[in-house]
Formats: sequence, structure tokens, C-alpha cells
Amino acid sequence: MVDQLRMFLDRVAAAVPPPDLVNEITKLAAEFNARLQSHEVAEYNQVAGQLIDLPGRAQLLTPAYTVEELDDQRAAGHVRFGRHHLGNNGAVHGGAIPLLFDDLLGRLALVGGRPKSRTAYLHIDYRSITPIDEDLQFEAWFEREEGRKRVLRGAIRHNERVCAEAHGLFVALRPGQP
Ligand SMILES: CCCCCCCCCCCCCCCC(=O)SCCNC(=O)CCNC(=O)[C@H](O)C(C)(C)COP(=O)(O)OP(=O)(O)OC[C@H]1O[C@@H](n2cnc3c(N)ncnc32)[C@H](O)[C@@H]1OP(=O)(O)O
Repeated sequence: MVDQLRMFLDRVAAAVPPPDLVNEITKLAAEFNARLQSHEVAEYNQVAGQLIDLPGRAQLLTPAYTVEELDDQRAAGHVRFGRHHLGNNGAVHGGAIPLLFDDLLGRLALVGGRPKSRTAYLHIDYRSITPIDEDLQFEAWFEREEGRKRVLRGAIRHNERVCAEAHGLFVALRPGQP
């Protein structure tokens, strides 16, 4: 379902459909929304975002990224942004790139039984255009850990070319901290 919805968002961004098709799709979407509404659950029971083995944790907000290598210091894999994440002129929107890094670095910050943390800051350097519709490689790694503070870095590459780099601080939550 999530794969189809990701594709749907890409198609919506890319298409200029005739008015009768717009009306038909609007009715179908309204019907799906009504059917899903009757199955709504509380946040801690929801499945979206919890399916760690699916691209982007099955969370539509995040681009579909797949982790292929993971240990408690480093993660690597690939990501593909589609038309939904287009900024302009073939380049990924500048706001979609931190979405990937926040999720990826935040996820690595948890590995190895570390307690939950939240992003305190996330700095992005846009080094070159990040293209849509291309397989891109990413890497994330720990720079250092000091008490509750975890400093992580990440990079997205298109083959040998660095597209973007990230530098983030994640602070481990104290018991009871939301
Ligand atoms: C089967 C199950 C599968 C489940 C599968 C789940 C997978 C799951 C993957 C999740 C992946 C998503 C990851 C998204 C992660 C978010 O996006 S979280 C959302 C965005 N972030 C937020 O909303 C955070 C909002 N801010 C806060 O809550 C608080 O400011 C913080 C960050 C917790 C820190 O507050 P605090 O705990 O009061 O920390 P505080 O004592 O002030 O500071 C601690 C240290 O950090 C330093 N510090 C704090 N903030 C800063 C800053 N901005 N700059 C520099 N230093 C700072 C302090 O100076 C201090 O340093 P030391 O004095 O100890 O040297």
C-alpha cells in the first residue's frame, strides 16, 4: 500500500490529467479516506513508521530509503527521490533532504540499545544538485558521543559526486522527557 501511495504522490506531481479523470480520482480518494478513517488508532499503535524493514519505515513523509549496511557506528544504503520531492529543474527540494538525514541519523542514534534521543540541531550543506529519479548512495556515522550528546554526520552521493552533507546533534531523553 505504501509503495502504491508513494507512486501515487509522484504521479500526482507529474501529471496534468483531464478534468473527468481529476473528478474520478477525487471521488476514489475520498472513498479511501473514509474507509481508512474508521480504522484509525492511537499513535503508539500505528504501523506507519514502525516497519523498520520497509523503505523509509513505511512512512510517507520520508523518502523511500533502504539501509543495506548497519552497525552501531555506521549506516549505509540507497535512496531514490521522485517527482513528489522535486524542487525544480530536476533537483530534489531543499526541504526533503533534511527529512532523509533526520530520519537516518536519528535512527542510527538509537542503534546498539541506546536510549531514545531527539534532534537538537541538524545542519545541512548542499554541495551540489541532488537529482530526482536516480539511485543515490547515503552514509551516516557517529562522530562522537559525550554523555547524552550524540554527534552524527551523513552524506548523500550520486556515484562519486557529493550532493549533500549533514551534521546533527541528538540528545538522549531523560526518563519521562517527551
Ligand atoms: C518495532 C519498533 C520499530 C521502531 C522503529 C523506530 C525507528 C525510529 C527512527 C526514528 C528516527 C526519527 C528521528 C527523528 C528525530 C526527531 O526529529 S525529534 C523531533 C525534532 N526535535 C525536537 O523536537 C527536539 C526539541 N528539543 C528538545 O526536546 C530539547 O531541546 C532537547 C533536544 C531534548 C534537549 O533538551 P534537554 O534534554 O533539556 O537538554 P539540555 O540538558 O538542555 O542539554 C543537554 C546537552 O545538549 C546540549 N544542547 C542541547 N540543545 C543544543 C543545541 N541546539 N545546540 C547545541 N547544544 C545543545 C546542551 O548544551 C547540553 O550540553 P552539555 O551542557 O551537557 O555539554
